Amino acid sequence: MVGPEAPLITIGVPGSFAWKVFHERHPAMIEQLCAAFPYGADVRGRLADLLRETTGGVVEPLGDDAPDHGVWAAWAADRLGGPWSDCSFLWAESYFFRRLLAAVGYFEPGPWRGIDPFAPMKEAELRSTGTAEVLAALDALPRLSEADRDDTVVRAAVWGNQADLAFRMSAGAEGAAAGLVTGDSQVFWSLFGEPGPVHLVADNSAGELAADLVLIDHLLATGRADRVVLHVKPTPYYVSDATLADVVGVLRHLVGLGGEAGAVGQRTWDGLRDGRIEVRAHPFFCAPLEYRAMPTDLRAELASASVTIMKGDLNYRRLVGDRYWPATTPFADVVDHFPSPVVALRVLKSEVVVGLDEATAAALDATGDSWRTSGSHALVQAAVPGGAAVTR
Ligand SMILES: O=P(O)(O)OC[C@@]1(O)O[C@H](CO)[C@@H](O)[C@@H]1O
Repeated sequence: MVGPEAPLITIGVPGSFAWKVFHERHPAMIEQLCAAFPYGADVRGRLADLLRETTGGVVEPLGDDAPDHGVWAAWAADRLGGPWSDCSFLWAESYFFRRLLAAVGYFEPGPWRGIDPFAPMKEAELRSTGTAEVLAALDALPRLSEADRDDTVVRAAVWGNQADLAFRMSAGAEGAAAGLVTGDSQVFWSLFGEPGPVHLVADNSAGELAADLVLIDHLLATGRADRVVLHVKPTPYYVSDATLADVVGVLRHLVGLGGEAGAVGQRTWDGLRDGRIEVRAHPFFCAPLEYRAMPTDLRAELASASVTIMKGDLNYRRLVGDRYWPATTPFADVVDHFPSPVVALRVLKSEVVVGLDEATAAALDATGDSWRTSGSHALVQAAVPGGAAVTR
């Protein structure tokens, strides 16, 4: 267990990364939404109000008729009526996305009910030339040695996390891949022993989800997993996060491509039909809370995993705590609450990071680059809670 908790990251510090997400990224995102859909003046007005509220106002409640009014009333109890600028980054961003769904009528009876506001962006990403090239390159996979295949599928799943559409809305955010700040595919595979149920907590749709499905296919094909549970978001979230509708869309796309991508798509489709792969969408995956606070039913489910794979930046923030940890804080210490062996595959896109050695952290800081937030660096970190971190 770590000593005194590090301070929470909040959105109220002008010029900070979290502040810029609210003051620069969100306005760009809303402009993009209003260009992607012919929303009427009512929806456009509600989106503009949301921007005003979240950048300079106080936290307003969800409407009384919202289906999740009760759960959010509890999650927001301490914050309603208080300034947004006092809120933690994790809480504020999650509530922002929930309120955005309210603004576009996602839950209301009416024409926009159930329409994913981010679907056009996810669709464009899935059909982009970048994704097409990555999927075509899969044809080389069956010809690789077993060791190279092990390495390739993990690297693809890590770097697939660069394909995050919310992230691309920050000017100049997309960094070139520089390298792993800690861990590698051996760290990943060190957690796997006898075949067991593996849980993968997904992040973004499109290219990242395709890479995750390749990893799942490989876990089943090599006997590292006898069953896989894929956790997705119950509703649209953080622009490109995968929902069940996205899983089906990506599978149809893969199958239509043929080649190795098509074969992976078909095997995954069959795995879903025969129960070797299951998809779940627990409401907690859209909660504004750290995994430390997960409800009993989800905790029990993840406790049954032989390994849980946590994808992406937001899952990392929720796993380790979205705090200004010293970068050398041991990973195993901050994930001691987690109910199963856990491995994080993440491109760094926010300020939080743990588990680095002193020399690496110092060398990265000395570059003067925004290595924590630019998306140019990634990590693989594994731990068996209650035991020592698996490191090299
Ligand atoms: O979880 P993901 O898709 O890897 O990243 C989510 C993200 O885009 O959202 C946050 C800011 O909006 C950052 O933590 C991060 O850059």
